[in-house]
Amino acid sequence: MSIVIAGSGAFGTALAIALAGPQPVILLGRDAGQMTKVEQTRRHEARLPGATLPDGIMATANADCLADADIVLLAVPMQQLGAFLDRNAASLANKPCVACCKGVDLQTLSGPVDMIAQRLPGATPAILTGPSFAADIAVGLPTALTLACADTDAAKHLQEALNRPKLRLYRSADTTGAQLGGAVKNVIAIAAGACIGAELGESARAALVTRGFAEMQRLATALGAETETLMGLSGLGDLILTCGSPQSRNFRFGLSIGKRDPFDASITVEGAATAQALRKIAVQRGLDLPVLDAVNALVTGQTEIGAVLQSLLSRPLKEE
Ligand SMILES: NC(=O)c1ccc[n+]([C@@H]2O[C@H](COP(=O)([O-])OP(=O)(O)OC[C@H]3O[C@@H](n4cnc5c(N)ncnc54)[C@H](O)[C@@H]3O)[C@@H](O)[C@H]2O)c1
Ligand SMILES: O=P(O)(O)OC[C@H](O)CO
Repeated sequence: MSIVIAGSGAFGTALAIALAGPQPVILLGRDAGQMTKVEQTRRHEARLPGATLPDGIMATANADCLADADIVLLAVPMQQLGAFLDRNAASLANKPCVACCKGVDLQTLSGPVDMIAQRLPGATPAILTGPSFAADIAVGLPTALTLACADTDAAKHLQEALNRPKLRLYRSADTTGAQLGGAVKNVIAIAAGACIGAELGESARAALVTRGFAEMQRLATALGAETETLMGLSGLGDLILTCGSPQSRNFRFGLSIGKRDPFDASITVEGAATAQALRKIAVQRGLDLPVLDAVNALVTGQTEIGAVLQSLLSRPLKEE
């Protein structure tokens, strides 16, 4: 069984560390110099400082390895996924392709599973998602994730092939719910961070996250997701983790907005582009999503934190 993880960022590297052992794992990056260094030093200080790569991982920038893979995990950022799939379509054509990214593509308004299905009609699209910080996985802390795949037999096979003692996988057939939970929670985490950054308090954050969760359910069920999926690891579970921890980059990005501080643009913040994509979907579908809309307005610079707060608090009174 050959597993290739495409995308040698923090998450791809952490997954490689967790999965290597019973069989070798190939970690595929795009920078040949960096991958040679990772292969030789057994460390990836740029993306996952402090972690050591076990012997079972081979790091490479040679995408030829995709052709021989039995399972491909796609850990490139969401806005780069389409280009990666197009570039490697011939190698990926008939394989199980497991998205490990979270978001909605701004160009096509597709989530990662739908994007794999659209661009690789012969592949088996799946997603691995849920509450998981790369740094936790890399040091072997226990983590539970959702493995969603519409094909039941393929889902069982992937669950068995990717489950590990410290990486517990729960199976689901609801790829729509799994991909939307992971996408929306990042946007709500930006709102939660902004709330704390603007010193509005923990009570306000709890209210915002709860109302944001209602929006996640409204949006995702309108697009065909099952409510149970959103109540699970890929929805509520990841929302709790990301909105409550400064380890989250989306939360920290929100903090910087709330404090009116600059933020390092090189840091991956999936919720920023996804907020814009979700706004387009909401307009198309006529959905009322005030928290998600507010984050879109903030990240696109249409408004600032004080005005957002005023607008959220002055909405008409309604039933919960
Ligand atoms: N870091 C985490 O804790 C974590 C946990 C769960 C899920 N994720 C998800 O994993 C995905 C990747 O996040 P990350 O934390 O690894 O990001 P990262 O910023 O650490 O790394 C991103 C990696 O993608 C590579 N990349 C960028 N464009 C590429 C392209 N066109 N082709 C190939 N590679 C490309 C970069 O070189 C980099 O190695 C995101 O969708 C994120 O939401 C991250
Ligand atoms: O650092 P973030 O905000 O990208 O979150 C990482 C993971 O998605 C948490 O499950």
